[in-house]
Amino acid sequence: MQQSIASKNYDVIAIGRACIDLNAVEYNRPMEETLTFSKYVGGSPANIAIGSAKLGLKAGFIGKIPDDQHGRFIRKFMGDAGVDTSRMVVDQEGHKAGLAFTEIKSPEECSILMYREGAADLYLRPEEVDEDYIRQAKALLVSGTALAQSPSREAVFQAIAYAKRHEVEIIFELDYRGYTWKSLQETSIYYSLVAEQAQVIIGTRDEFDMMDSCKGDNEHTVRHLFNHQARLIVIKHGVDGSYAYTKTGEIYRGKAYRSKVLKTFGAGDSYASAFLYALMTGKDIQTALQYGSASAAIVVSKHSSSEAMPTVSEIEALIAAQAGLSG
Ligand SMILES: Nc1ncnc2c1ncn2[C@@H]1O[C@H](COP(=O)(O)OP(=O)(O)O)[C@@H](O)[C@H]1O
Ligand SMILES: O=C(O)C[C@@H](O)[C@H](O)C(=O)COP(=O)(O)O
Repeated sequence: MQQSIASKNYDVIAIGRACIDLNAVEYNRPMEETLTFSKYVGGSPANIAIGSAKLGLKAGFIGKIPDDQHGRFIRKFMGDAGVDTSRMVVDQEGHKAGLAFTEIKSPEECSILMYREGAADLYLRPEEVDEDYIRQAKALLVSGTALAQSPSREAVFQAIAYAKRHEVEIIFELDYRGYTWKSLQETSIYYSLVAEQAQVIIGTRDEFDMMDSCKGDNEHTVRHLFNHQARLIVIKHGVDGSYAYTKTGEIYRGKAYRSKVLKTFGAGDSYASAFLYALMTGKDIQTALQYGSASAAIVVSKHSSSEAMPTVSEIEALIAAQAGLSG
């Protein structure tokens, strides 16, 4: 991000869920007809931490994992990917890993069936968030889903308070998943509370609509949020690309890259990690949009979200190969 503070041990620390994705092995059919699924680490903030680490950022994670085989699988995969897992708390109350079964009906028609009842990540408590850890980060990445229930909600607000105290930038990835929320009004209240404190906000147009009275209008959305702490807002429009808005009035457009699409999910998380990587390594916003879009184009062509996160050279090769198309 803008400040490059030598004393910081982490570029980004993400807070939220680290779960399990079960991706349909027989795809191009409804889930009713899918009998086998491949297991991957999942959960939007975990995916973003993994993607960032794979690109070379120093990434850490705050979350709660179950005390079972899935929890150990998650910790090992993330650690092997280069994410610091020292502040992943092991649940002692019998909570389980969140599961996301993915359905790939066609490259355009995908859905996710989530099992979030009693998910360990939602039981992270404020006192389990380490102030000294957050102090060591340049940025804290908050996932919107972690706001859906207490005590995870309070844990996130505690993390935000620490970030503000130590001048750690707050990046809010809206990451809306309807499964965990009670009502749209509840979502709107908590999304607005965090968006008003964040310096960088990333989400799809639909996700911004969750807290916006003037739905579908990017200019209206950013005008409102720039009255608060935001300095950079990214609004994604799927295959139609994305826009970045700065508080100082610049608008940038990132076009999607061509891809042999296998499934649509994974796009947002890969986009966020490469966009943040580019910003944190001093690239300009237009280039950061290209990195995010290219990273997403690579991941939508592969079977997983986390395991498929690209390297810098894969991203740069795609940008070079399609030069002139995106930007
Ligand atoms: N079918 C696709 N082909 C190539 N790139 C895509 C495709 N879908 C999405 N992307 C890229 O991923 C970015 C994020 O996708 P989007 O669907 O808006 O986010 P999310 O996955 O969070 O819903 C888009 O801005 C675009 O660059
Ligand atoms: O976020 C989840 O819990 C599910 C993800 O792990 C899954 O890979 C996915 O849906 C990612 O999609 P994205 O948010 O579009 O990147």
